[in-house]
Amino acid sequence: MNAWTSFLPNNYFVVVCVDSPSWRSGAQPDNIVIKATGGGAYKYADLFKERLGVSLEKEDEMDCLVSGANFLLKAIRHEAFTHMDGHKEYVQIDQNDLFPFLLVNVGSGVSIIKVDGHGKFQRVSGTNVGGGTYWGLGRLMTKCKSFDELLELSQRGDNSTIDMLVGDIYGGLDYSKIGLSASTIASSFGKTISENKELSDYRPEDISLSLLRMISYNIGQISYLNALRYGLKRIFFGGFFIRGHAYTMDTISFAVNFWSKGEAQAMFLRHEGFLGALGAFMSYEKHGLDDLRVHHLVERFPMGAPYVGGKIHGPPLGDLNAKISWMEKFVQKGTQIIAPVPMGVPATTGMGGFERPTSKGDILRSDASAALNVGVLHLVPTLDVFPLLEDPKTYEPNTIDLDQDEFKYWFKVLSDHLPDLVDKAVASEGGTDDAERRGDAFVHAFSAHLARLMEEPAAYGKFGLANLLELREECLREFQFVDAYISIKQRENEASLAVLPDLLMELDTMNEEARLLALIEGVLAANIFDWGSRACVELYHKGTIIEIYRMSRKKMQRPWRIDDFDMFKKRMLTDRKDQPYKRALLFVDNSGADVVLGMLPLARELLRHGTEVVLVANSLPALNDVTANELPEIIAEASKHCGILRKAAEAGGLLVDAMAGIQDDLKDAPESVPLMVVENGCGSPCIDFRQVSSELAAAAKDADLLILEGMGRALHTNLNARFKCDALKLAMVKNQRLAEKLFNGNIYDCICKFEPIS
Ligand SMILES: Nc1ncnc2c1ncn2[C@@H]1O[C@H](COP(=O)(O)OP(=O)(O)O)[C@@H](O)[C@H]1O
Ligand SMILES: CC(C)(COP(=O)(O)O)[C@@H](O)C(=O)NCCC(=O)O
Repeated sequence: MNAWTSFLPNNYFVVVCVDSPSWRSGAQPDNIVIKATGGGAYKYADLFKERLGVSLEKEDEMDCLVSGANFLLKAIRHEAFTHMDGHKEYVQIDQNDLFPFLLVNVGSGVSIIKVDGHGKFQRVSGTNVGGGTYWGLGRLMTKCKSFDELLELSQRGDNSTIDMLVGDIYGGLDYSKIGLSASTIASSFGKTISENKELSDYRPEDISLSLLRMISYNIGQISYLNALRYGLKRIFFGGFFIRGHAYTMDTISFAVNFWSKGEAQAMFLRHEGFLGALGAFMSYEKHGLDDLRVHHLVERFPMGAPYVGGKIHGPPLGDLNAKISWMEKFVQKGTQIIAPVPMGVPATTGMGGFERPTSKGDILRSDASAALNVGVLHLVPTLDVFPLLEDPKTYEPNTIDLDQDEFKYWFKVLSDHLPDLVDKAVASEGGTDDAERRGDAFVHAFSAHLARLMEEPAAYGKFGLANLLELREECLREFQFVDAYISIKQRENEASLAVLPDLLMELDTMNEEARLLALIEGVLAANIFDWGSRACVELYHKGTIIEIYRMSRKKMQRPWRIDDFDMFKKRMLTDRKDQPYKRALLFVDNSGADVVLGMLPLARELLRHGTEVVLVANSLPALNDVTANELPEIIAEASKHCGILRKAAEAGGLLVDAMAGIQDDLKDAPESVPLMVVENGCGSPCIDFRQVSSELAAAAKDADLLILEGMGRALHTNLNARFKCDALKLAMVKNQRLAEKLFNGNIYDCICKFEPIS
C-alpha cells in the first residue's frame, strides 16, 4: 500500500492519506480513506467532504498519541534525547526495557499518559496550563502575530524584571535553610504587583521569557510529580509546543531534574510534533508493520518535498522535474531557511540557583528548516543485523564523534569536493542541459543539508561521518545520477586487468611467506585509488594508474602504523596451517587497481589454501567503489588469466557458459572451493553492520574470517567493531587529519589490524 503522512507538525489537525490510483491519476477521488485525529478531524470533516469528496475517519487522539510515540521509540534508532544545558544527547532505548514510561504531550493543553505497553495506557493527569496558555497569554501581552515571533522574543528576554525572585524577598540573599538560591523564581510575574507600571512598561522579550519559564517549569514539575506517583523514571515529552526549542527543553529538563533530585530524566522526541499523525497512520490495518524491527527501517532525508507558504505539503515528490523546480525555489528561499536565529543574551535568574538554562542551541527550528529534517522511513524487509557482530546492542559504526569542530572540518572537505563531484556526475549523464540542471539541484540539496547540520549537528539524529558520506550518495541518487564515476571505474578496471597476469606470475615465483606479505602490501598500496580523497585525486594528475600503483608499492615500509601482519601470517602459515579458514568474507572497496590488483590476488591466495571466498561489495554505486553487479565481469576477465580464480568462480556460479573451455588444461583439475559475490545492501563508502542485506547475513553464517578493506569500511566505520570471528582490517589512511587523530600518524600511513577471536 502506498501511503504518506501529511507532515503538518501540529496535532490540532493531523492527516494521513492513503494513496489510491485514482488520486494519483488526477481523477475525481472516490472512496478515499483519510485517517485523522485531533480536534481538526471534527472541525474540518465537512470541508473535506464538500471540497474533496473525501471522508475523514476519526481516530481517538490518545490512542494515536501513544501508538505514534511507541512506533517512534521502536522504529527509529535516534528518536529520544536528553537536553540539558544546551547539550543534546541521543539515548539508546532498549526495546525490552521501554515500558512503563510517562508520555507528556504538550499541545494547547497537556496530557500526561502512563504507557504500559502497545495499546496499554492510561491518561493519569494533565494540566490546562500548556502551549495554548503560553501562546494565548503571550499574544495578548506582547501583540506578537505568531507563535514563532513570541518564542524568538523569549531568547532575548530577562525575566528578572518581571518574576519575583527569592533574592528580591530576602534582600538579595539565598534562603539556604530550605535550599533556595537567591535566583530561584519565588513567584512568576510576582514583581509586577509591587511596581506601579503598565503592561507597556515591560519589554515584550521579558514577558515572553517569564511566561515560557512559568509554563515550562510547571509542566516539568507536574510531570515529575506524576512520575513519582507511579514510580516511573523516564518521562518522554512530545507535542508541538516543544518545537525543538533548546530553551524550552532545557527548562523542562531542569525542572524534572531539580524536583527529582536527579532521579528522573526528561527525554524529548525528535519527531515530537508528529505523534498523533503517526498514530493515525498506524491505525490502518494491513500495514504488516506489527513485526517491524528497527533494522528494517532506513531513514532518508529527501529534499524534494512540496513546500508552499513555509509548510511542507504532501509526500516527497516522485517526479524529477517537479523536484528540481522545487529545489530551485528552495534556493531562492535559502537564506530564510538556513539563517540561524540570533543568539539570546543571558538572563539572570533561575530556579534553585539555576541561572538560566544555558542553552547554546538558541535555535528555534523554523517550519522551513523542518523541511530539511523530516525524514522518510523506508521499509526494507531484506535488511538484517550482521550475525557476526559480537554485540549488536553496543555496536557503534562510526569511529569518531562528529562534534561541532569535527563537523566543521568535514563540512569543508565535503564542500570542497562538490565541484569535482558534480562535474563527474554531469559528465556521467552525457553532460546534457538536463544533467546540468540536475547537477545544480544536487549541489543545492546537499549544501542545504550540510548547512542545516552545521546549524544543528544532531538535527537528523546521531549523525556520524558515515551518515554524511551516505547522505551525499543519496542526494546524487535523488537527482537520478546513477553512477557518477562509471567511466573512471571502467578505465581503471581495464588498465589494472591488463597488468594482472604479470602480477600473478610474479607472485607465483615467491615462497608462501613472501607472497602473503606481498599480497597484503598489494592491498594496502592499491587502496590509494580512491576518488573520494582529495589528496589522492591530486596524485592522479602525476602519473598513469600503473605508475601510481608502483610508486605506492615502493613506498610500503614496515612497520606500518598498525602492523599485525606477523600475527596474521602466524595464523595463516604456522599455527593452524592444517586448519585453513573455512570461509572468508572480503569486503572490497574501490574499482580498478584496488580490487583487481589488491583484493582479487588476496582472494586467490585464500582459495589456494582451501578457504571459500565471498567477495562482499556495494549494492549501489558510491564514489568509485566497485559494486556487486560489476564484480562478476571483472572476475570473468581475471579468470581468463588464472586457473585458480576460474575454477573457483565456476564453483561459485559466477562464470557464464561463454567462459567454459577457455583453459582446457584445467578441465581435469580437482574441484575447487567456490568464489562467490554477495551484495552488502549499502550504497555508501562505509558500512553499518546493523543493516546489511539478508544475503550477506546468510553468507556470514559459516564465515570464520572477515577482511574489511578501505578507509570507509575499516577506519571511518568499524575500526573499533568487534566480531565473533577473526577480523583483518586493511586500509591506507588518505587524510592527514584522520591519520593524526586516530593514530598520531601521517597521510598514507597503512593499517593492518588483525583481531583473532582467540
Ligand atoms: N507555529 C505555531 N503556531 C501556533 N502554535 C504553535 C506553533 N508552534 C508551536 N505551537 C504551540 O503548539 C501548541 C499546539 O500544539 P498541538 O500539538 O497542535 O496541540 P493541540 O492538538 O492540543 O492543539 C500551541 O498552543 C503553541 O503553544
Ligand atoms: C570517502 C572515503 C572514505 C573513501 O575511502 P576508501 O574507503 O575508498 O578507502 C575517503 O576517501 C574519505 O574519507 N575522503 C574524504 C577525506 C579527504 O578528502 O581527505
